[in-house]
Amino acid sequence: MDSFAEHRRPSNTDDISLVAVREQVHKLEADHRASGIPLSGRIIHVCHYLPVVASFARKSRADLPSPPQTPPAKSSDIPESPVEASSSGAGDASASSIEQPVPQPAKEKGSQWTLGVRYGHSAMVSGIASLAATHEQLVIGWTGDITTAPVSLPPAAYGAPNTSTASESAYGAPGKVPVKDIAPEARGELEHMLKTYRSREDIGMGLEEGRGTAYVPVWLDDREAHGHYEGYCKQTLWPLFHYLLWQDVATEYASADAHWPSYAAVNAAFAQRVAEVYRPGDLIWIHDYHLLLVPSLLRQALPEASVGLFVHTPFPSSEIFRCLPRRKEILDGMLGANLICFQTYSYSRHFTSTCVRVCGYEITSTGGIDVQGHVAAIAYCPVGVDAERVEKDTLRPGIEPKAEAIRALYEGKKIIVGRDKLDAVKGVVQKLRAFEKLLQDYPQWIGNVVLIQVTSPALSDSPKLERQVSELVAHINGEYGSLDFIPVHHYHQTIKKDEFYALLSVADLGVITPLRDGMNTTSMEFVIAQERSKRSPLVLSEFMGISSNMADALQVNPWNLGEVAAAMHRGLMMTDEEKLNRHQQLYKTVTTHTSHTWAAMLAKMLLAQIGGQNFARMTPPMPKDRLESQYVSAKKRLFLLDYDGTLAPIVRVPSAAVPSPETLEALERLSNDPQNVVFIISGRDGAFLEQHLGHIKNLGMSAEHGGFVREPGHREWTNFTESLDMDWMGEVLEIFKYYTERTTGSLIEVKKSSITWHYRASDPEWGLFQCRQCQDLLENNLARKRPIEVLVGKKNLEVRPLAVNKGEIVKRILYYNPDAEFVFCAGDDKTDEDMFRALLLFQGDAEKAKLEPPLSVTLVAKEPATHFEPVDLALSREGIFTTAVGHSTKRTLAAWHVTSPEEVISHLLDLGRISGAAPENKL
Ligand SMILES: O=P(O)(O)OC[C@H]1O[C@H](O[C@H]2O[C@H](CO)[C@@H](O)[C@H](O)[C@H]2O)[C@H](O)[C@@H](O)[C@@H]1O
Repeated sequence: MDSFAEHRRPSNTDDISLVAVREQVHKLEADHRASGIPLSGRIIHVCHYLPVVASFARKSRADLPSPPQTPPAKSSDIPESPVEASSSGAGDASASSIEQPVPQPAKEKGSQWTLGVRYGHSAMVSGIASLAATHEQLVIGWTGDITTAPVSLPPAAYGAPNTSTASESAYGAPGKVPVKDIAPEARGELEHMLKTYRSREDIGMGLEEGRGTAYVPVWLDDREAHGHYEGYCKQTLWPLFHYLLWQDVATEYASADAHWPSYAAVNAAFAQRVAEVYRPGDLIWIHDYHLLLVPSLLRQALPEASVGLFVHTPFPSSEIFRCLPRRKEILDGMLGANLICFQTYSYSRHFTSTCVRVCGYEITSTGGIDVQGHVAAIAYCPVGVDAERVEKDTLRPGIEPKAEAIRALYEGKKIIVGRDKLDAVKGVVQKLRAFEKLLQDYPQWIGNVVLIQVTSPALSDSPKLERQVSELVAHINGEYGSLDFIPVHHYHQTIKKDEFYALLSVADLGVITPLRDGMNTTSMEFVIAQERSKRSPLVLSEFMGISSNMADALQVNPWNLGEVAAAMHRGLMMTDEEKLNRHQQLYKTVTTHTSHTWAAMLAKMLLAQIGGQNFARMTPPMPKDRLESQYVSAKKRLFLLDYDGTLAPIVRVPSAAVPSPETLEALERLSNDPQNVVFIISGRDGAFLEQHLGHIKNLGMSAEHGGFVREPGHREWTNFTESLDMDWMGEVLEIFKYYTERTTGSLIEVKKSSITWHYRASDPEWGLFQCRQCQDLLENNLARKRPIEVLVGKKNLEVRPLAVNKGEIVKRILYYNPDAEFVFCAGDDKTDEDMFRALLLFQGDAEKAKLEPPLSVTLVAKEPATHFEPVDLALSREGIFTTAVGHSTKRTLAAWHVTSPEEVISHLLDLGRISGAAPENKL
């Protein structure tokens, strides 16, 4: 397999042709069905915009909205006929510069609605549509502004503001119909039409009527919709993801949060819409940076849903991302997905390191991100173009005469072609300066080369940038031009599709040098357009997603003007043989890795991910009613509760993890009920537990993972480690000190018979690295000679005596309370699994279990071990509530899960209130 599409690790044997990937999808689905994983055969895609434009004609003229308050910025914002965006997969939704023929709008007789094509995001749209060949499909997206004009639009073309604020009036569109004015019946009518709408892709694929992709609109409040898109998406996330943060720092960045409520509200509306149409077994793919909160919202609403998130934009380095005020909300939103996929490996690496460095999350052994036991896998798979369609487009009869005309116009001169949106990240200014440098450094080109630069208006188009570009063009032409020679020809306008391909095919050199670009599809179109032409080379910026797949292009740093000029010179001077070799490689890449293979890969990767997850192992949420009814009917109940991460949330400094008033209230209530025996079973030392919980009279405590116990109602501790060899503690302390000196922020917690090294406050990557080194040293040297166990905890490394663990204490408590009929046992950590394991022994089919005297009973007993008899337990399976704190997908032996310590406390408080309210239950 080459480097184009990968899921975590490259494999040399994978075949990524469309046929092969589809077969792999088919096989995975068959395997999943055979192993009981539910699959509906449907794929739901969630995109910001529907690729369908709906225009609405009111029944009477009097109903028509008044003329627009704010006219569009310039005529090119609203082309006479629809345009096709082609600059990138999906990230930038603004208008492109290629004009398209107007398709026939679809209208049902008597309907108020007319449907047409919304152009733009052609790579994503064609990829998604291609999956209709193998799957039932739904696309969920915003309707966009609804207008009375029955035209097809580039996304956001009408909404393109000439202002940086997101107030509603700024987005007034011609004949815009406010969503609130569209009655439920009219909405229902549109929803019905969208179910059966046949896109040009469906028609192109020859799918029968009734098959293909159905569309589901998300109805958004107008103000929120624009606050979301032109506000938070375009003013906060887009610049951040494209490393433009510093441009706004002094002025607007203070308001980076201004549109957050709209972003959150729109994401919630999308998640709700998905939940409404979801069927168990659907695969859900969420697309792009507009919808980054949807995965976690869906995870809450549909815990078992299979959710993928594809990010079409770049993902910046953690040092940039950490500036975002809502960084944690955005990361947590994304991490609700089962699989997060980026365009390139480097974006995925930035994301992973952001999760680790900014949020302190852990990376799993498979490279996923673990959040409270839910693992989001990370992958990358670049989007491609619909090569077949582009190929067909390059053969349109209108192209050749136009190409001929351009050739004639610039006869005897080399032609450099550039086509970009006029957006600061596209690097047009830098490109012009580099062209000037070419003429300076290689004066032989003066009079012999022209740059034809087409720029189309972008949503973030600024008059300042437009002026800067015009001035620069005038300067170069003034400096290097003459009466019969103009070096730069700049067209800031929409051009016709035929003109676009004519331009690409006559080029002697393509120069595409954005400062950042998620992918960039123009470069792929250039390669295809050159197949039947000169096979001219491409100069590409190394800061585009596509560059990692285009090794045969001349790659440059667009900020290094000398380097770009030299690459232009090299491209213009290249021999035909080298051009052909390079072109052939690029052409193979572009035509093998298409939008269709990309989409099939997404289906495959999500299926592979959920296959590895094993649905059968998902832990169900705690059944509150059952818990409470078992509690009420039991004559005696046990509570076996871990502390950190279970009764108190994990915090940066161990000493700050103090119990909340609610926790104390719950423990007091429960332990005051004589029917209850309540134990805290913690890794903490006795001193900490006594300090914070010692005043609760009837509370039992076990410290240091079962090394010590203080029975309810008693003050003295029993030490189970008394007779054990403890000489190793000094040696471990020395090793921990060594690592503490080398790991800023780390600290040692010395307990009576165990010792913990914490690195939560250290640099996350360095801390983890040091932890692994230290663990290695302890396990391979000390632990072989000494009776110790090394435990990897939550950002800590613990060493304790081998004989001690929390499971032993659980057995001991059961042994002395054999009449207990109810057990609530909760924990969040690996050490708590010992408790669950101990209780699992009693969940067999046997009606009542027998318990042999545990080690912790015999170890400290005055009497000989033979004195102790096995006991009969009153417990039955129904009365045991082992509870993992974390996500349902967390690997655990517990039978149930809750998501947070707050949820544990809430259950305990509710049970405590039952105790208080039902004194008749007391013994
Ligand atoms: O068995 P537990 O009650 O869950 O205790 C396990 C360890 O918890 C403590 O460390 C952890 O919690 C700290 C406070 O939230 C956090 O700062 C640290 O990073 C965690 O590892 C405690 O300090 C250890 O002694 C316990 O063994």
